[in-house]
Amino acid sequence: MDNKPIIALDFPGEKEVFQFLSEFDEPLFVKVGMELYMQEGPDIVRKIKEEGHAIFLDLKLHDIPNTVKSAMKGLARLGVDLVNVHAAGGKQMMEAALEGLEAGTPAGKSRAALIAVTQLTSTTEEQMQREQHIELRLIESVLHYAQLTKQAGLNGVVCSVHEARAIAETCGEEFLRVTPGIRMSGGAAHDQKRIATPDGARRDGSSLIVVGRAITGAVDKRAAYKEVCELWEEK
Ligand SMILES: O=c1ccn([C@@H]2O[C@H](COP(=O)(O)O)[C@@H](O)[C@H]2O)c(=O)[nH]1
Repeated sequence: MDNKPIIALDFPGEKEVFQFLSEFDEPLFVKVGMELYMQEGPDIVRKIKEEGHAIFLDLKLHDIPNTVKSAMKGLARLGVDLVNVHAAGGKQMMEAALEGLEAGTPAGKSRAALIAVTQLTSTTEEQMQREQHIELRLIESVLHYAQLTKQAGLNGVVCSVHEARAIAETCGEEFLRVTPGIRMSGGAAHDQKRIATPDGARRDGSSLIVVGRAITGAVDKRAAYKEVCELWEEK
């Protein structure tokens, strides 16, 4: 899989998306999340794909196994590169998601990689313990979900950079660590709690980084993307 930074297209609609994409003249790896998908539906995925961009469809499915299996079967037909569920839905749900994805992938096409969200990057350890009643350290909860995800046969997890190295050591280097919560040094965290810079992500074991507002909110979006790429790819 392409390891370009994944740009989160958190825009209200198609017009804003294509205005943003028109500033770039190369194929990108982009993320379509709930905000955009809820407004524009599956057509937005097809249109972005037609322009040659790789797509992470970030809908974070979380429901009973049968429902997630059916939904994943439908999403598989969109031909995206990466999709996800919430690991909190359980092993059986994740296995069902994988079955649906495999069943829905058209013959001759490769199936999307499937990953599971561990603990959202907007969650702190204190919040997790108090609100989810999980009496563990946050790293233990994330590692538990990563192991469960691996047992279910998925390709990796969404986690923060802070847990990426430990997951690679526990689940293997091939098991994807996709990390949102990326900020430039000194940049506003907004609602994110477990953040890191692109170069920090590279050093600390991320497989892929997801960057939204640090690029989409910049005055010069192309320059912001280039800077993220340079920090992420620096050897
Ligand atoms: O744990 C998670 C899972 C998903 N996200 C998504 O990533 C982007 C991050 O956007 P920024 O503007 O760079 O904060 C956003 O679309 C989230 O839905 C996440 O942040 N954390």
